[in-house]
Amino acid sequence: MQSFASLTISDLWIERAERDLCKGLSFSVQSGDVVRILGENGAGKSSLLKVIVGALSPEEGRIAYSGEDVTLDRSILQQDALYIGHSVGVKQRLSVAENIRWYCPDVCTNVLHEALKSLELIDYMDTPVKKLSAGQTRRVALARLWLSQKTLWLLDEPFASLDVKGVELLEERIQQHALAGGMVILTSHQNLLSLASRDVMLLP
Ligand SMILES: Nc1ncnc2c1ncn2[C@@H]1O[C@H](COP(=O)(O)OP(=O)(O)OP(=O)(O)O)[C@@H](O)[C@H]1O
Repeated sequence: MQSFASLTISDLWIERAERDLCKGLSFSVQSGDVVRILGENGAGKSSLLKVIVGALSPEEGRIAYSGEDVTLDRSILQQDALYIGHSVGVKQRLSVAENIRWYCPDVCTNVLHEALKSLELIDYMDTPVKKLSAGQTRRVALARLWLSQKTLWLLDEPFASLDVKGVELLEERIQQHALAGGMVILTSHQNLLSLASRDVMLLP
């Protein structure tokens, strides 16, 4: 993880399905920040995260990562970013442990076990994901956050389907990451007063 990093979004316009989203959005994030993207359904929160990670291109605007302009080539940012999308993106036929190894092939067994214990998934490590509940499946997708060394986390509705304990665990992990110098941008319809250091509102 970088000791200090920043992300600067300047005058960003996104067009999707012939709708203008974001409309000149500017904000910046730096090490230690947890920023929540707010907005109504369809406002463009998921699209914004996809633009930041480089899965979509903006119509206009600039994106800079730690001072480097990455608008046309997001590779520097991608090397240092972990994006977890709205859909959980886990492989249903693989077991919990196999799913985690799919994304983190170099993880050592002790570290994997510690992450699974933290997420209360240790008893399910050999269970195929298709036999888990929605909340447990979300925990499998989020396990990468316990293993990642990436600085910038882009999390689309990470609290969806989690129970109270799951929300607490994830909030703690996000706080630890920010305290260690990480940056987190997340979308959530939940009230996260104690977690987010700042909100960015997308207007219709
Ligand atoms: N795969 C897609 N192809 C084309 N247009 C899309 C696609 N996904 C979303 N859109 C359009 O982009 C706009 C913004 O969608 P987006 O998913 O970014 O909103 P959101 O704020 O994340 O919504 P929600 O709170 O419902 O998750 C919507 O008008 C939607 O119709």
